[in-house]
Amino acid sequence: FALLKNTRMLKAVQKNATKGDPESVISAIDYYCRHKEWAMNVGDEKGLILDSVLTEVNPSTALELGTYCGYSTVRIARLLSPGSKLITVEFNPAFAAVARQIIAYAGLQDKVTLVEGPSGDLIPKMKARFGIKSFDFVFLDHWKDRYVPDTKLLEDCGLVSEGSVLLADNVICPGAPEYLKYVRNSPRYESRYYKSNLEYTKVEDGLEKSVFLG
Ligand SMILES: CCc1ncnc2c1ncn2[C@@H]1O[C@H](/C=C/CNC(=O)c2cc(-c3ccc(F)cc3)cc(O)c2O)[C@@H](O)[C@H]1O
Ligand SMILES: [Mg+2]
Repeated sequence: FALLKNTRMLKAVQKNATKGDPESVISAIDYYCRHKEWAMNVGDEKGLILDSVLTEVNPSTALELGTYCGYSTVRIARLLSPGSKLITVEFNPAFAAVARQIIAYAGLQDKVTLVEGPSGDLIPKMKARFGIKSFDFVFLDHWKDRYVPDTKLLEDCGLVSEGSVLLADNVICPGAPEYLKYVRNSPRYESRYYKSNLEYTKVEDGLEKSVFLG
């Protein structure tokens, strides 16, 4: 049962990682998911691409859609410059509870705001509730059929501006074909596919990086 798996993952972090050390939290989760129980984290291979795009963008405000257990939340928050903020959205309270503990174990709770609820409801409230002008970086890793509606919502709410970078996980497996069509055919995005593998497997998957042109 998925929740129990996340609880076992949290236990593996508490047992094998060093409190306050994000790298050890990332390694502990990757080890657990590679050798014990597969889980849908972006993983170590695609994680290196996530790291490199983050380092290039160096966002002061970042958004993650689909926290799950907080693995990519930790990967993103550990690379943020002082004073930068990551808002992560998760609608399953049980997953959110585990993610909060993993983020805190990594010592990154001051950089991360985890908001519980469906992204479609929360995105329109971002400006008012968090004083966000626009997001420099958005990581899409929630239900794949929500990538297009939420991207359109971010545009309509003025939460992306010229130069904002969207990075979408799983554009090949499980796949987000409508999203690829949307960003690749739109004159408002400059898109590029980063070929990789599905987390902890040899199956092809990849990330799509799309720069909003305004
Ligand atoms: C309503 C909007 C909305 N608002 C807020 N939170 C939302 C939300 N929609 C979803 N969530 C939360 O996000 C997470 C879901 C993420 C969904 N991710 C995959 O399905 C996926 C699958 C594979 C794979 C599975 C099986 C295979 F065989 C191969 C590949 C690999 C991957 O990397 C994957 O990301 C959960 O925490 C949801 O509670
Ligand atoms: Mg994913």
